[in-house]
Amino acid sequence: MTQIPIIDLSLIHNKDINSKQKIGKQIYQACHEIGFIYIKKYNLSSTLIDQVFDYSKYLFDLPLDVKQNMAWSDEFSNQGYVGIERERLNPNNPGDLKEAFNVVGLDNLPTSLFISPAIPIFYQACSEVANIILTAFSLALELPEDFFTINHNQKNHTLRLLHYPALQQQPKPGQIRAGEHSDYGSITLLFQDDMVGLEVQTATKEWIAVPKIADTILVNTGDLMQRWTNDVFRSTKHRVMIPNDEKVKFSRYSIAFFCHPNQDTEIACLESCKTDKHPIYSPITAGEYLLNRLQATY
Ligand SMILES: O=C(O)CCC(=O)C(=O)O
Ligand SMILES: [Fe+2]
Repeated sequence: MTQIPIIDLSLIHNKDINSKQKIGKQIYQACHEIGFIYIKKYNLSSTLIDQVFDYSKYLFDLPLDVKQNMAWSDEFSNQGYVGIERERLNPNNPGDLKEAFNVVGLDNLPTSLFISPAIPIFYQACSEVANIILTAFSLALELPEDFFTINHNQKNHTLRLLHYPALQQQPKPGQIRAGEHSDYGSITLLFQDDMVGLEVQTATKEWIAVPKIADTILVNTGDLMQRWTNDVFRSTKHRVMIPNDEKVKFSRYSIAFFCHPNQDTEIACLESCKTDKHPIYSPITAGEYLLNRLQATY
């Protein structure tokens, strides 16, 4: 597979078993071969998505000292503002030309700042869409339908607003907007604007552009899902390049919703993924795994 497929999520609500099997098969093939899917017909209003993009613009436009007052402090809370060049998604390259704002859970939102009411509503809506996608993942892997949703019911997800500013100066050698990486969690939901730059590495190591497609969201499988499935599902490398045209003069915004299983969920090779080979990875709790990965990137 050299292209990212578009999958109709509404199939899952059909009562007939064939539709359900169809979506399971589509998910399996997409996750096995490319690890990225465009999802259409999900239940999330475009007005709400626009409100979050508007809020994101407001937030990143604030003076730097205001943003720094909400700075990300440690991997245990993983909350707050991450300045330009602070994070290296590819540790071999200079810092990423992006700034980000992390919201983890809904219980401890920063009080120092006006939080748009759209944020908790969007967080909740993304959790619900993620649950439907995770149900389709269960079907794909011949698990009980609620297997993944039960293991995500503590909502340890991270909502991340991202801003890639217009290029101000010549980048350092190897410096891009987001270094090549794979995501850490189970699945990620990604909302892009019209500014290009996102690229995904196919199984044959080719980088392909992943533009926004209207009325779809992009979903990718992360490292924990790869581990859980014994490499049956791929956690695919991706990156955000600096545009080589006029678009470099403009900001790019995106919104990522990183889904994480419950802290104490043990990630051990699933039964249906043991068929071809023995378990590759030793069991680990989702909480411990995430902490290890965050410690390595900051
Ligand atoms: O901004 C994007 O399109 C991708 C961001 C991303 O891959 C990440 O933050 O993990
Ligand atoms: Fe990513």
